[in-house]
Amino acid sequence: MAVRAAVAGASGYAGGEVLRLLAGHPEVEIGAVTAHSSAGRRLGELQPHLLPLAGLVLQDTTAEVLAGHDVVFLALPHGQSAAVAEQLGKDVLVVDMGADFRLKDAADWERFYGSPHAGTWPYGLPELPGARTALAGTRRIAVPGCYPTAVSLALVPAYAAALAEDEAVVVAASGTSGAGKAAKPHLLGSEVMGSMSPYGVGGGHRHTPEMIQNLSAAAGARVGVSFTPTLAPMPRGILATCTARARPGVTAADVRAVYEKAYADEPFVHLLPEGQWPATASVYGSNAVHLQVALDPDAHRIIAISAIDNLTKGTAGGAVQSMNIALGLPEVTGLPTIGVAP
Ligand SMILES: NC(=O)C1=CN([C@@H]2O[C@H](COP(=O)(O)OP(=O)(O)OC[C@H]3O[C@@H](n4cnc5c(N)ncnc54)[C@H](OP(=O)(O)O)[C@@H]3O)[C@@H](O)[C@H]2O)C=CC1
Ligand SMILES: CC(=O)N[C@@H](CCC(=O)OP(=O)(O)O)C(=O)O
Repeated sequence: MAVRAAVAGASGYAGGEVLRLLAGHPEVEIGAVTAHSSAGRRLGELQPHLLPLAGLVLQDTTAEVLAGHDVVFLALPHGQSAAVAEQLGKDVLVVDMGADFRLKDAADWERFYGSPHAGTWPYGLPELPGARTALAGTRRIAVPGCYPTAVSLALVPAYAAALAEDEAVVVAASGTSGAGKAAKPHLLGSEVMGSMSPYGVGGGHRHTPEMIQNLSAAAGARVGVSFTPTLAPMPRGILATCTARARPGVTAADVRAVYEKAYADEPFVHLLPEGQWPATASVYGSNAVHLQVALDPDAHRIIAISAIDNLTKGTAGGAVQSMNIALGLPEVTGLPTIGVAP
């Protein structure tokens, strides 16, 4: 029998992307789609690329509308998910694409999000050590932020194998869809086209504690992260350039061997052949992660560069991958690894 799924926040970018993937998922039947200011409008007006779903009408985001589904995806602004989730039955699989349940440390949550901490759910990044065990059979999933997905997959093997020491330095470029669909002046075409700009500089970005959480768990000790995000003139994609000091004696061959082993059996994380570097265009619309590593002999730093589609592996693809695990379906079901290029 098909898994019946509802999507809250279906008029937004993350909601639209999860609907795109669910529409092609052989085990899923789409039920209610909900929104806020666009309730009452046809999905086809707002997400015209979702042609088979064009006739669905967006309803208000209420527990009554979302009830009666096996899976509910929440693609809502931060702080909105907890109130909805607590009204849904414990047997319903709730997949939160917002940040509400990602962080373990309540003080971190309050510092970066400025509201009381709602709790912590199993973390929807299956490639992290132990994550699949926590996701199997769960009825609550916290999907990671898009930057923490790119950065954690790039650096966790280096810290887990004790190749890297001290803090990580990350500079990452994101496409504008990362900021959502709501109109904001800094996202206007005339501001973004032909220009790149940093934001959230100096430890101010709310994804920093999530990266620290993941890298510290891998290292078994606190790992600091200096994170600088930048906005790039493209609709989708993240290119994360991550570096960490290599422990004395670590060689380029050691780094390569650790990453080859770490990702040998991963269906979505693809360590590129030596000498080939990731590009966002190669993962456009795909759940794949393209990754390359090197050792800079002068700085003796490990360099790991990853490319993801922020809306696919960075949000909706990670959500569907984690749903598959929770429901006991093959993990790759309904998830593309083929990009769209040029
Ligand atoms: N964009 C990305 O790359 C990523 C996004 N996410 C997360 O996914 C979630 C959605 O982000 P995104 O799709 O980008 O944002 P959008 O702004 O594109 O969409 C937001 C959605 O939430 C709805 N909404 C707004 N306010 C409320 C409210 N008060 N109650 C209920 N629904 C509301 C909107 O409805 P309406 O349009 O009808 O007002 C819309 O459907 C966020 O938590 C975000 O952090 C996570 C990782 C990456
Ligand atoms: C370009 C851009 O603005 N990107 C967003 C990333 C948002 C995201 O991935 O996720 P969550 O909001 O779910 O944490 C930002 O930096 O805030």
